[in-house]
Amino acid sequence: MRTYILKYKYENLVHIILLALNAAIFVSASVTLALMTNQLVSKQIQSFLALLGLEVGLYVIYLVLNYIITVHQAKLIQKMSLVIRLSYLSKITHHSFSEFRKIDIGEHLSVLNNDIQLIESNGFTSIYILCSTVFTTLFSIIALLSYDVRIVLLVILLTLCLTYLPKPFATKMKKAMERFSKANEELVSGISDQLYGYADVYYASRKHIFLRQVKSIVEDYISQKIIYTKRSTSTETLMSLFSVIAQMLILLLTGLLIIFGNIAVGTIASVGQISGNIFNSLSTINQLQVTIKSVEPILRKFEDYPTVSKSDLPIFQDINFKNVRYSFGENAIIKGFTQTFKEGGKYAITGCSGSGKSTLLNLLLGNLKDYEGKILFGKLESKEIDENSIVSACAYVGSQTHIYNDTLRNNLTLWNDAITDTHIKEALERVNLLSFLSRIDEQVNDGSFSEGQKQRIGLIRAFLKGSSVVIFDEATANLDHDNATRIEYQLLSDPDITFITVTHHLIKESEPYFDKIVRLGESDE
Ligand SMILES: Nc1ncnc2c1ncn2[C@@H]1O[C@H](COP(=O)(O)OP(=O)(O)OP(=O)(O)O)[C@@H](O)[C@H]1O
Repeated sequence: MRTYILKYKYENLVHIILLALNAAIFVSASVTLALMTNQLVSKQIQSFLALLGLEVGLYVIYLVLNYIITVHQAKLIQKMSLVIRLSYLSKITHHSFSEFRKIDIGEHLSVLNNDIQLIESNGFTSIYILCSTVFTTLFSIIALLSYDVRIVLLVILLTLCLTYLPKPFATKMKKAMERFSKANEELVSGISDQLYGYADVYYASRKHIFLRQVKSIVEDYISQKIIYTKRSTSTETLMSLFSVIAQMLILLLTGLLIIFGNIAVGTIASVGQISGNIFNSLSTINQLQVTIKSVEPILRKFEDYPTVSKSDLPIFQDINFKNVRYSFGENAIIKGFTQTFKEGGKYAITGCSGSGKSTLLNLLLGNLKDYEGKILFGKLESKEIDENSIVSACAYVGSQTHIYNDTLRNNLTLWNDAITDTHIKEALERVNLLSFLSRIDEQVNDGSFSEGQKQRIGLIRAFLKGSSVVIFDEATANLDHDNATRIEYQLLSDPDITFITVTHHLIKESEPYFDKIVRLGESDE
């Protein structure tokens, strides 16, 4: 939290000064009340009215300042939240793609939305409320000092009691907060899971399952939310009870001091309000400390961890798989695979479902590093190479293409302004989608295209990258035979292109053009 506050230190300093000013005005209004009561007791009507006017003025300034503080605070918190969101996103982009894929999209969404909201409310907002209450307490103690030192001594004694009372609740609150944050994640990832699968249950005529599953996910979340609310409210209630008892003790002492003639009778009104301020503040301060601490485990998700620096792939060279083995846990998928993928070579990888074709591509793209054997890019071992540099050298197309809610142009270029209309036209021609040229600045979304068109958009993205290494993972599976053959033929007939394609269905006409057809589940076992 400190890091983000210090990033905007000047804005935060101004904010804290505004909070101090507002607390001072609030306490001054309470002191004016005591003076007014004294004037009333001694029947000084003019002075009473003048003080009444002052009191109104103080409250007006207090309200205006309150408005300024609220707006300033909202702006400041949003700036800091943006920094936190960006640090999470840059953590994603700095680490490997396989790290990104370990976490469900719903969980990422929950971190970027729910966790940020918790940090905003329980973290930043609580810190500002904490500052405001500390100032209110400080000014209130100064005001009480002007009445009688004994009242202040009693306040300090009670303060110490109130400070140490809530410690045992802190750990419980922290745990409840951790569970609540987890429940938030499970809610978002569970609901997105069900929404993504809605089409499947719909066509299976099992729509009722969708409702049942979502209901059960929400119910789990509700039960955690209730536990969290119970725990935080019970802490608050207990602290308020201690605060009321402490306030009554102060009033008792003030009453006795008035009876024995040590202080003026009007003081009782002010002391009531000021000691109320102090104890409410104190119970708030303790509660806030607990709340702010409970944000720590959430903030840890945004901390980056050091990456081991790896070499960059200077140029794409022959790739040598030497006796490579890869297992997911106990499940051995690639069992002693040996193959050289030569620069400019054309390779097809086939095999039955689950035989490890995509796993092999992930090994080749550097997404999986915990293999046995050797994967050499020229003389460099894959484990030593930064996977980003492998990906930079290749154009990869998978079976799924995401369409952004944006223009068709941005969907093709992925916001690369250096790509000219001529490049786009050439790429469209390659995949037989020249008709898209007239729609280039149209707003599109996932529903705007057929599956085959989406896949061709994926291919265009790869072609626009202009890489000499093209890797397909079922990249033409949704295309008709003619279009698939035409696209493959362009790649197979270009001697400068290294082409590696994973497919279930080899196109008969293309087979003679491949240097090697690797059949997994046969050759590697
Ligand atoms: N992240 C993972 N964790 C555990 N097992 C995995 C993981 N990814 C893949 N597998 C397993 O590895 C095996 C090979 O998967 P892979 O996706 O490489 O097969 P494939 O040949 O591409 O299959 P398909 O043709 O169906 O796409 C499968 O049994 C799969 O269940």
